[in-house]
Amino acid sequence: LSNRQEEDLEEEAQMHDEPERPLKRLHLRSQGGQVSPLVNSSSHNLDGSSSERPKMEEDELPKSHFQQQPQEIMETPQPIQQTISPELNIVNKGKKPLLPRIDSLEKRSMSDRESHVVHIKEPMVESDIALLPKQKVPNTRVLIKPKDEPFDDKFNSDIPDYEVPIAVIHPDPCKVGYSVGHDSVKKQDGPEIPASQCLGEGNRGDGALAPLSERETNCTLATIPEEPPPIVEIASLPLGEEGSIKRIPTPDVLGRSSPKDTLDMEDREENLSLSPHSSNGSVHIQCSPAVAEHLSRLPQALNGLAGHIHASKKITKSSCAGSEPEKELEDPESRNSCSLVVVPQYQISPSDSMSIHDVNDVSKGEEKVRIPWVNEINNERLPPFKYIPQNLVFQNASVNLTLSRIGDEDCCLACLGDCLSSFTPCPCANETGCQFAYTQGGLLREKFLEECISMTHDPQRYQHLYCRECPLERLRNGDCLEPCKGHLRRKFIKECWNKCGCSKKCGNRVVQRGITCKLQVFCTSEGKGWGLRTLEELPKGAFVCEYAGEILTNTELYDRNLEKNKSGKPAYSVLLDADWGSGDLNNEEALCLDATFFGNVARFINHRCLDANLVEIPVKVESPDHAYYHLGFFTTRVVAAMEELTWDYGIDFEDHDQPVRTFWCRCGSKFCRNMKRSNRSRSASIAR
Ligand SMILES: C[S@@+](CC[C@H](N)C(=O)[O-])C[C@H]1O[C@@H](n2cnc3c(N)ncnc32)[C@H](O)[C@@H]1O
Repeated sequence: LSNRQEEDLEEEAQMHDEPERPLKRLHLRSQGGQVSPLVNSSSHNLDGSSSERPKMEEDELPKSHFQQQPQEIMETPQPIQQTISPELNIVNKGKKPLLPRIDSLEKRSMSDRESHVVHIKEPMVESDIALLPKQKVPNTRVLIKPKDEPFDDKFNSDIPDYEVPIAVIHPDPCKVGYSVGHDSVKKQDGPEIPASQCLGEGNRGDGALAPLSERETNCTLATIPEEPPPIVEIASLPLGEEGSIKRIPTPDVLGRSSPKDTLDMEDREENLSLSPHSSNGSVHIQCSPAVAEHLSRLPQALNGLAGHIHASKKITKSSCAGSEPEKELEDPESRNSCSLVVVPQYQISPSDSMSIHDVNDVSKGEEKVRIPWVNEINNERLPPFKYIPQNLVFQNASVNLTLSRIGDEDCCLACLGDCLSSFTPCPCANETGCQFAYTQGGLLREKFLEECISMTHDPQRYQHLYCRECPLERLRNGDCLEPCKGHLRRKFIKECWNKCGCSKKCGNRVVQRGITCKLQVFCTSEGKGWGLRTLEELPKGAFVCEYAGEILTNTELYDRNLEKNKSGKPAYSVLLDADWGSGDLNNEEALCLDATFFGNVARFINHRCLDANLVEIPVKVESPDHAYYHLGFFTTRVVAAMEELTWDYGIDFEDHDQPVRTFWCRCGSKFCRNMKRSNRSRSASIAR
């Protein structure tokens, strides 16, 4: 056996042994035998490692493959070899990127750049009162104006109604490990509803955090709102063991319950509920001592509430029925009564809060449409992260979004109404060859889409840009700077924006309007973890979502990944390197997106080798250059309702020169690049 074969066998064995791990490192496929990065918008890994992309046979090409010769320059320029004195800027600041918090004041000076972007300060682990981005932070601004105007064209105007998702199927409660999130209870005055409604981060029930001052108020007992929602959901409680915690209505609902309902409740051995509404910023937790004890035994990492529950003595049937709740609360220690315990909200750590996801809408109202999540496979719940619909600057990224930077050639001051319907395309179509990227139906123009798909299928055929001093190499190689491996020169979409004269309903504003199709986050059955699927049929060329996350410099991402690699944490990052080779970039200008802590629904899109049904396309919205851009996902073909949405990460499974190991691909594609490795390993074992 060759060394390589042995390596493969070893690796395969290891990967099979390992439990499912989140993305460690997404890699760009190689460009002309060169490197391939992370989930990369064009070509590179942070370590600049490289690999060969599998060549497809012509007759194997997926349907959507662009068969014509691309119009782009096909030559791949030779990297400029030069002696470079490396500018070292690798500073691992000992970050602990677990729980990001916002701190608007401690950001870098804004004097040199005016940015319409919220800045997020370094993640913090220590504080239980770390702030989350929904809080009002002085001097911070949102990147893009809220999408407040509905678009009324044929495709996009289909704003889904806010109904309970049809695909939420609750596992059989009799099965072992039945979780809190899948219970359901009878509403006093309504039909049965899923019990997985969520306790928002704040206790106001509208998803907004209470002001800090409110949250820091000392908790007082017995403040029960008049009309709390009857059912709430508790932070992640992966109760693998005797996990039979079930939820009950909040105390006041119990108070209104019929004796029969009450008895039903009492029949349950262990109950627990949270009341998300209170006037003093507290969370009311009701549980039996057994539950409380069980929770308190769980490690904090598993049980976000363990540290916050204080069980009092015993539950009596009458008090659980809410006969005299106020009286009971006056002195909970002094009687054998229901242990209604009040936990100030500030005692719920940000990680608890980030792990609470509304089963009906993972975006918590941040998107125009609700995005439900469902797990029909096991008891796992969504991992903790904070949903953001648009990118936010983490700290050092230089993102300059001032109006003054947008010249007349980059906007359409003279336009009115819908640019797409004007006879002569306005300057906003210049980026796409004087033809708009979108059709009047709100889809991508076929030819433009096919070119983008072809670029991701066969990047070697397209032009690459080479940095004189590649930001990736600067980080990766320190003193010994290697030549840039090249960055695929991407095709951009340019949308109309604030300086344009057209209407907000202009057809050249698609990505900035956000998600309009019906999506669902679900647990995949193939062992890929969570995934994203569409609940409705999508036409070819439809915009699905953009990849939203924290905008990091690639130095910041590199530092984070060092930490992650040590801790084995997943990485959800993409490089915005579509323009990296066109000039000399300093470290603040080499940007990436990281959706690990703050991200949108795109963080759930799984990888599929080659014939994925989504393609990522760089989109310029508010920035005239290509240094910062959005990454939009569009369908490569018609996608049926309930089909999983996938994207080719550009991972090179052959690349062993990576700081972190990639995952074992279960994409199921006949073009799977990982399968080839697997086949090779099998033949090696036969030879043995
Ligand atoms: C960006 S995340 C996608 C969402 C992820 N499945 C989750 O549960 O959060 C990337 C991670 O998903 C998993 N994944 C994505 N595509 C996969 C595939 N084709 N096969 C196996 N795992 C995959 C890997 O663990 C990868 O690290």
